Amino acid sequence: MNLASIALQGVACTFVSPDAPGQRYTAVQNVSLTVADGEFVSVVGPTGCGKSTLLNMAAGLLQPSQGSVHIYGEPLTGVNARAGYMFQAESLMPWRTAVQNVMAGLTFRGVDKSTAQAQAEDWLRRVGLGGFGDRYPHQMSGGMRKRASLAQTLVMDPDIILMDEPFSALDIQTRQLMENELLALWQSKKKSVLFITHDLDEAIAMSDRVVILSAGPASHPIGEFTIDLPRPRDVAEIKMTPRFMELHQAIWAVLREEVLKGYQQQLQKAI
Ligand SMILES: Nc1ncnc2c1ncn2[C@@H]1O[C@H](COP(=O)(O)OP(=O)(O)OP(=O)(O)O)[C@@H](O)[C@H]1O
Repeated sequence: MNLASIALQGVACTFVSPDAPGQRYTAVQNVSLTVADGEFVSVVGPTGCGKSTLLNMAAGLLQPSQGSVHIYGEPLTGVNARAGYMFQAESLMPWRTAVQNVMAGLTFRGVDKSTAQAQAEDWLRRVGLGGFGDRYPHQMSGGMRKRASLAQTLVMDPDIILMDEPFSALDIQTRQLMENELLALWQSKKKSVLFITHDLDEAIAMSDRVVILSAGPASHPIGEFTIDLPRPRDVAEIKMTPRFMELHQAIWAVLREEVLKGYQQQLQKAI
């Protein structure tokens, strides 16, 4: 049997309420979500519904208050060592060059310096930064820094990649280039990807499956769509196809109401 790389079963996560200390806020409840080995799954949902909370549970950074998390069939205890992460925020250390940043995780793992450096240089080449290994983060553009972060994640050869809006800070052209590069790397290596995004177009263009979360509190999946668009995909071109538009319409019909609810909740909090 092919074990799921990530299996969240009936998970809930409750926090101390930031608005009313002493009260508890259930961000997600009764969420079951699996990612098959080699599958690319996106989670979309209204702002604040609990997407990052789910990702953090899969990363082992947050313990579910109910339910279980299994990674390749094993209960997850502590940090998920089979996963690499890429978040919206910058992950490069400003005092290290690109190559020093990319090799840091390997040396931390005990790989000797010259092997780590060779692997880091190889990954920088693969993400299109071959000649830029000696640049510091402040000497690189936002897109180059994202490429270096991608190399930093992939050099560790994780089985699972957890991504929380990794490209949202980029301009649209750089973003599309990065999305295509990620897809090409993913197709050659067939990692499992759990991808969080606000952007429904991005979710459909990239994924094998899109899961929709309801507005919080107690957010949970309310829809799941298999994305049967052909691969390899060019994220800009695929958005022009009739099937993409059909899928977009079907998913938006489910998501729209939740987005409006999420927006209303934010407005009420702001008053
Ligand atoms: N450590 C925490 N303590 C208290 N509440 C928290 C904590 N982390 C998250 N929350 C709350 O849980 C809910 C879900 O947060 P989460 O960041 O998972 O949502 P999200 O869908 O990723 O949001 P966004 O789309 O805005 O990035 C929010 O209401 C948030 O305020």
